[in-house]
Amino acid sequence: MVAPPDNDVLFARTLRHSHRGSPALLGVSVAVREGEILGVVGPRGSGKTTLLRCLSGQLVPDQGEVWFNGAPVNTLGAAARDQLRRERFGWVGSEPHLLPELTAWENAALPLLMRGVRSRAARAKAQEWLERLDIGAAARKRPGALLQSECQRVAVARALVAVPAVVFADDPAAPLHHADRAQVLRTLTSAARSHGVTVVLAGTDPGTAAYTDRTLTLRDGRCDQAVAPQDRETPDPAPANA
Ligand SMILES: Nc1ncnc2c1ncn2[C@@H]1O[C@H](COP(=O)(O)OP(=O)(O)OP(=O)(O)O)[C@@H](O)[C@H]1O
Repeated sequence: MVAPPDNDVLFARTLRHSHRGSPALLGVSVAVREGEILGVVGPRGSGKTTLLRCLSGQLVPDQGEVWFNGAPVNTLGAAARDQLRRERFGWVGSEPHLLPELTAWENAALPLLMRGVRSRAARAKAQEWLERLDIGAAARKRPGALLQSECQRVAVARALVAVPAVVFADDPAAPLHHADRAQVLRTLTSAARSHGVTVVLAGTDPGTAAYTDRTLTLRDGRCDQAVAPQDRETPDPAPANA
């Protein structure tokens, strides 16, 4: 394995993956710089979720390499990948997956509580993030008493509360109305920018590109790039807003 360039926080080389024989990624390469917001856009079924799951260590690709901060991820065992995800990555998907018995602040504070941060400090941090995302007033409500867009913002707060190195956002605005969608994407990306958090933001809506620095377009498990990534030793970063 050849190590990636030093200035890439995430780097993947010729990823291939099939789900029970059904191909999802067919040789995707990508480089993400520190603090960058990279969009991954493409139609449904184009492989966006599979790519984010491979990059975040949730899934080991059938072939190819994933590197984080110059260290290989795909060769780590399951426990080390879990630890990496817990300690360095945040995740927000199209469903908020909040715990119904916990309040908004407790849900948002979970990554800190799981790291052993004391409740009072974790609560203060969670409250800060909920306010930044304009839902500070809902901190003591349970998910059942919140609107869908509010739940999604709690999930965004949970992804950012520990200021991870990278947030993977898998179509986080998908179930929302247009106005709520814009607000969730805007608050996620501006909060990440102000804290230097790298974001990989997947979306079916081409409008996703408006919130990102660059966009990688996937189609049927391949990058829409002039040169097939599998032909490159070291891939160029994805073209800007391709
Ligand atoms: N767990 C799975 N089992 C079987 N096939 C799967 C599984 N996950 C994904 N696939 C298939 O792999 C391909 C890529 O799916 P993936 O979810 O990565 O695409 P996507 O671009 O994120 O789609 P969407 O926008 O609908 O979430 C699709 O053909 C999908 O049906």
